[in-house]
Amino acid sequence: MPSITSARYGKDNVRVYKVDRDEKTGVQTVTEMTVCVLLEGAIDVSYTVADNSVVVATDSMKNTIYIKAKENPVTPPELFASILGTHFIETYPHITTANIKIVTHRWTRMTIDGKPHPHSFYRDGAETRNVEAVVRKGKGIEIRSGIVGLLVLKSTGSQFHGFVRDEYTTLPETWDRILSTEVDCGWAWKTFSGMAAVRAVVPKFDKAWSDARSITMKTFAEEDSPSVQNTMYKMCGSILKAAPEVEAVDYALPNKHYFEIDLSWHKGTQNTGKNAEVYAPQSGPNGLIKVTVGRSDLPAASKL
Ligand SMILES: O=c1[nH]c(=O)c2[nH]c(=O)[nH]c2[nH]1
Repeated sequence: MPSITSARYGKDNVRVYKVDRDEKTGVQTVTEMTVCVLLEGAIDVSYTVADNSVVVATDSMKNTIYIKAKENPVTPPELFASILGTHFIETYPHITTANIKIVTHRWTRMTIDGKPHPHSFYRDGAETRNVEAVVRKGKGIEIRSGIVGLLVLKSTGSQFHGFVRDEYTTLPETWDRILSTEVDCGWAWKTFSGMAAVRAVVPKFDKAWSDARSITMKTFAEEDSPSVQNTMYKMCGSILKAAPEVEAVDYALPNKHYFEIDLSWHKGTQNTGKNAEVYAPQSGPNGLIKVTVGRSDLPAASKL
């Protein structure tokens, strides 16, 4: 007999926009997000014997997202994800786990004639602020926050040498190269015992996001990078230092290569080494470097 080893279902790509209107000042603030809800629990019979009595319709999940967004703050996203997940496990006795993902898109306030505009915004990049919350009955709330899609480039201040050289190696060593990547960075919070514990640290969520973002950019810009590996490790250490409630930090960084072009075939044009000015950006293949860094001061059990 085939048996289910894991099952979850729900609604993905629920797009939600919420406006906050400050009646006194006339300043409006907007949030746009894409939400995914996936539920787990005693739902196997819906798959195995077509018993839909255990199925909360995914359409109802979508409606719930809208209603909860109306009734509660949607920022910080860590709070809203926890509220949403807690609702599902508390409302349906047979649902044991709610997996919530919120992708918040950028709407940056316009500056017009040097002043912040009260109700006009622009999309200043594809970067998103992502939150994944796993709310388990009796087991608290796990939250991982992150930054995805932040595209960065430095035109110097990056090296790569001393790597393995053998019969497969063609890459020359370099003491000065272009470095570009699309940042995917996450930080996992210590497990929260419940909603009260999440509410108690609310201001820390925005601070951690803003610290992680500035640490990523400052380290990237200022360090003379010996490798993607070493640079991302330094970023992780600085984020762990800035956010004591964070247990582990992870990065996944593609190495977006820019190749020198030898133009000597054209009238002896010098365009390599210190004369390189025109490069060919590569779309692939690309390096992909990943790491997760935890705290060495944690007791072994909490590292599992
Ligand atoms: O920073 C780098 N790390 C690598 O592992 C690697 N491999 C490579 O070809 N270029 C680079 N750059």
